[in-house]
Amino acid sequence: CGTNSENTAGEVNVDQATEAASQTAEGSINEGAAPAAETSKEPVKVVWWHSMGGELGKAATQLVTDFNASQQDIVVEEVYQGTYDESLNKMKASMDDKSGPSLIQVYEIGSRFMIDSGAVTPVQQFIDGEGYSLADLEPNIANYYTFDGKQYSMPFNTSNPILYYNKTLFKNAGLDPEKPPATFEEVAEAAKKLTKDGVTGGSFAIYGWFMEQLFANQGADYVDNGNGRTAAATASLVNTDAGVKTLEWWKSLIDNKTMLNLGRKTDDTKKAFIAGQVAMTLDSTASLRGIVDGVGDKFEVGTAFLPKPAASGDGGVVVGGASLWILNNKPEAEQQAAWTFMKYLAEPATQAKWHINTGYFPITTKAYDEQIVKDNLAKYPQFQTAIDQLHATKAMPATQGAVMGVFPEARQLVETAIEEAFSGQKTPKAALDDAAAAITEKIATYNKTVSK
Ligand SMILES: O=P(O)(O)OC[C@H](O)CO
Repeated sequence: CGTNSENTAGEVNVDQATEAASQTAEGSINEGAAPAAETSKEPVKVVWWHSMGGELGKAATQLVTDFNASQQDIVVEEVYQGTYDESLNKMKASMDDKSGPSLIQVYEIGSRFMIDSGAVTPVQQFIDGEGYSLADLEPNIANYYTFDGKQYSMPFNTSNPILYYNKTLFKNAGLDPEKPPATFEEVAEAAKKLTKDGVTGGSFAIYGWFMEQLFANQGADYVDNGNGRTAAATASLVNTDAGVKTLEWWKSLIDNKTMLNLGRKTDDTKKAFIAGQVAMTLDSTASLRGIVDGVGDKFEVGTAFLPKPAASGDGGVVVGGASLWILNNKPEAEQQAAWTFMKYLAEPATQAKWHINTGYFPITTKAYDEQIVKDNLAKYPQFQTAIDQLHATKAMPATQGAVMGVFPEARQLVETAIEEAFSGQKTPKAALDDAAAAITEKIATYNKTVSK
């Protein structure tokens, strides 16, 4: 499999892929693994493909630099491969030869595809091989990344979406800045009051991830078969009540002009929020550091849990972000070195640093004992929201997160449905019915390929 992506070839940046391939320095690894290993002091090279750009990229580079300086046996070379989508597509294109990396960061929704690809060495092998303890892993994170009772990848950057709001604009609108809206209804009311003097109540990017999370927050599954956790999913549930309710609410805010439609990119909604053009936005906790720094002292940034309909049941958020995967077409010594680097990234001190410089919450509970985390939380209480939201989440299939091999494609189909509803081309229900049918068809094709 791995041929199910429609845009694989088109999005591959051949230069970067080739450059990355030349960086794998396979020759030197083979030499290192050969019997002459004792006489050769050549470090093992690990090529890491990631999708951390901008401020996140700088924070990732710092971790690599620190790791390389901490020992002499391994040299990690990081290659920024564009967005999660772009990087995964490049990896798919590299699967037939050895031009891919040793280690790749893949967003959470790519997990099932990675497992089914047969291209990875499950990290469970390394975990079992040396009795590595996962006892301190955040339970929700362990839950998300456990498939068929096994761990295939190592979580690295974990996030959830939160509501960002401008406390100053809340005050100006006569709203209590310490009482952010918690429900869809309250968001609508606040947006109405906030829309004045050139400011619009809010703007949420047309991002499938938000729809996925708004389902979980209502305790609703996104696909059948226990969200694809008890057996392979066979049908999309995006057109069920939770989806229709969400899209009707979102569209009503666009229609009454208390919410701006700025398209699919969170970069654009983030900019509008930082500029004070919109008073509320949804974004990943990974944007927290950038937003807080970008706003500076222009206004006070508030953060709150993701909203849900007043009448919905228990739920919570799904662990977002990405994990790290070891490719199995590289020499053993290189895979082992990749594992060593992964363990370094998972250490409490590394996760603490990563957390305060980004907003991703630590994968290990031990990181909260680090002084820099305590100091950061005292200085920027906003960092607490995502942590609280994670811990307030009820464990259930909806919040464990949906699983399907075609999730990246499904996400895009949902984004198209949202656009169709906003433009009035289709009603929210009709747009979601069509998306569900298209996703279900893709799932069927995928399942046939995988079971072959
Ligand atoms: O932007 P991130 O890294 O928080 O990831 C968000 C989503 O989980 C990606 O699928």
